[in-house]
Amino acid sequence: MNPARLHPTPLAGLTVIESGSVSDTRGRFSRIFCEDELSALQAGLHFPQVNLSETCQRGCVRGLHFQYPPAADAKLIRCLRGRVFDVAVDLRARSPTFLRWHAVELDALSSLQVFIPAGFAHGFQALSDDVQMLYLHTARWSRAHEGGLRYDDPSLDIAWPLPPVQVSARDATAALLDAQFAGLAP
Ligand SMILES: Cc1cn([C@H]2C[C@H](O)[C@@H](COP(=O)(O)OP(=O)(O)O[C@H]3O[C@H](C)C(=O)[C@H](O)[C@H]3O)O2)c(=O)[nH]c1=O
Repeated sequence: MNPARLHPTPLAGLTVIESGSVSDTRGRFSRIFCEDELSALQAGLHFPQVNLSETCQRGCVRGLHFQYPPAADAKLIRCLRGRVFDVAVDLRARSPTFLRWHAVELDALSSLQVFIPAGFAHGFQALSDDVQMLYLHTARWSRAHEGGLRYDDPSLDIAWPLPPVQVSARDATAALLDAQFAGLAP
């Protein structure tokens, strides 16, 4: 099997992963996580929680979510069904790319994944109906440490490909960024 190939993005640490996969007449076999291959992303990568999210409608936006320290988590994300516009926003205090966002299109047919370090907010828009997303988290979910940004915050100006639909009440009412937002401590 071809080894994973790591592709840096303009936001330091945010990495697109071309994971190893083998196809034959039966179908396809691909890796999601190999410690030896992905330890370059973060030493001692460990995923105490794995989540699956299923989204019915094309255009639906989920996010932008993050967890505050000490529950801040990095995420390894793969689209298992359908196609998504996957967005990460740099919230790291004093980062040269603070509040900049970067998007990657992920789909079930490719072997692309994205690694989002702690200190980023994450969200995605379904570009097809019937989307499934797999998340490997480096920290457990903690409702007490959940944070969120507005997907339509003018300070971020995220260019969602489709008109956002089916945004949750939590996401639709997330606070807009203001000058006091200093970002997340590393
Ligand atoms: C993340 C999480 C959530 N929940 C509960 C909280 C809610 O009652 C319900 C759905 O959670 P939420 O509305 O936050 O789901 P999404 O809007 O898909 O959010 C997720 O998708 C965005 C794009 C992300 O980046 C996060 O991984 C995650 O927050 O599951 C749990 O019980 N455990 C968990 O680990």
